[in-house]
Amino acid sequence: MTEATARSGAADESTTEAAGTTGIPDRTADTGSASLPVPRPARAGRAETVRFAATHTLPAFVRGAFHLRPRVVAAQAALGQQGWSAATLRAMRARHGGAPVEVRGLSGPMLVLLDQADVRRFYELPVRTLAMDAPDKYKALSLLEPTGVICSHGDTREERRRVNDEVLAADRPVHPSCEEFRAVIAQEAPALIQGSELDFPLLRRTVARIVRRMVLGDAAAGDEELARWLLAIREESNWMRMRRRRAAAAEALYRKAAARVEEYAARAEPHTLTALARNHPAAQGPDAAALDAVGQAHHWLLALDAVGPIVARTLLLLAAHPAEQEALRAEVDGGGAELPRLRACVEETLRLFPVVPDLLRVTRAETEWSGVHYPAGTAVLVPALFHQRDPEHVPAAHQFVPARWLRPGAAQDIRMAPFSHGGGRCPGEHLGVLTASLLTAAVLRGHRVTGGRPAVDPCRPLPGLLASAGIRLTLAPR
Ligand code: HEM
Repeated sequence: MTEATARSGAADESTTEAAGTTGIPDRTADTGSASLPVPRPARAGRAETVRFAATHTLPAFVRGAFHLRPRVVAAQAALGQQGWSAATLRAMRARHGGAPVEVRGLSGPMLVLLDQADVRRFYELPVRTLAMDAPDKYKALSLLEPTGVICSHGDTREERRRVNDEVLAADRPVHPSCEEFRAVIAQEAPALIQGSELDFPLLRRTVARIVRRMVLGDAAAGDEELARWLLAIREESNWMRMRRRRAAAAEALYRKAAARVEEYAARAEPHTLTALARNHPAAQGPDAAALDAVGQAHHWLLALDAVGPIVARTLLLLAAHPAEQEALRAEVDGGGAELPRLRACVEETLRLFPVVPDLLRVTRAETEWSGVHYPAGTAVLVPALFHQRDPEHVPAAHQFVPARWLRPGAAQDIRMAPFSHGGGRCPGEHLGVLTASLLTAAVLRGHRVTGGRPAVDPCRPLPGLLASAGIRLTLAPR
């Protein structure tokens, strides 16, 4: 029994996804039909397993899942690590005819989905069957947000997801607190455009202030101590509880940080995310303590911090594509919040350089993939970055083409999944894109981005990784 199934008791449930199936079929057994061969699982051989580990799993682990290690990212970017990973996945797809391939993951066997039909099914299966809290993910995330929706299952998960959906206004492109958030961005953004250069450390600090104000309120804007605590927890989460003593220390630090977040939430301005969570009806009910509506803020702080790298990469790509930058002019000067063209640029940046390059789940019931049945507790991986940069399915896969996001239905196109799809789709998608777009617009309103480092050649395929920590942009007044 895996850790995740042990926690949920899923392996004890006799539920199966396929009606009438009561157990795992013997794949070698005679089905009684000589003409119908029983599909066999595609298993990676020893050499393939080593190659997958060396080019995909280990580099991702060393990079850090929840707190990217800047030097490792820079080294992997220089070495072209994403190219190795893509080559491995392409070879696996060719060798196994597109079937899902069973490989050895960090915690045991894992099914890697390489065919679009299987990827579609991954998104279509309900989260109760294909759960978010896969063991490897849970080990890391449970340090950062033990009561977060992504770490939860069953009815508790559904309640927490409802709170997230409503507080983050998951179904609305413009968040109800947009006016207040815009005011925060307008107050903080001038720090970015003082000189003719904008480097990433300044952008990261500015975004951190904006995020604390949006989530916890103005009183938290300068709370560097809380920032240090959260950073230490994130760094430890990368070790996935392998260092037991340090994990215990991170748990203690989480309790301190959670108490600080509660203090801010109690006096936060009504438009902030923690005030909205605190005033949510579910936070007043009998199960309020177990639900921990305010505790969801730990994920919100983590996720919104990604706005810094997203803005840095978007501006760098716009510097390399001056015509795209120019085409944003009217929209940016107009001062509205919809910003459809700029949002498309942000989404395209996320397709090329996703914040979540791998989507990992665990099955809570028997499932069937390409005719083969797998037991509950199977880890399933969609290498999302590989798929959304796959030239076999995505035109101009390695080019910056924001217009693809303006086509009707683009947000539901499963070839591209920076926010995932289906029941596990990101509830903060609109808020994240809105925040990144508003901040990018604030930089572009009085300036042009004329260049930047690292150099990006618009005529060549874009690199697989773009280390944000080293990004430096050149600004010119207009
Ligand atoms: C802007 C960049 C963002 C990207 C690219 C992004 C991407 C994603 C992805 C791919 C997932 C699914 C993860 C998985 O299957 O393991 C996810 C989940 C989630 N995201 Fe985001 N996200 C972003 C911003 C945000 C923001 C701003 C918030 C909240 C303030 C947020 C809150 C969440 C939550 C709560 C989940 C868990 C959903 C669940 O368990 O059902 N995200 N995000």
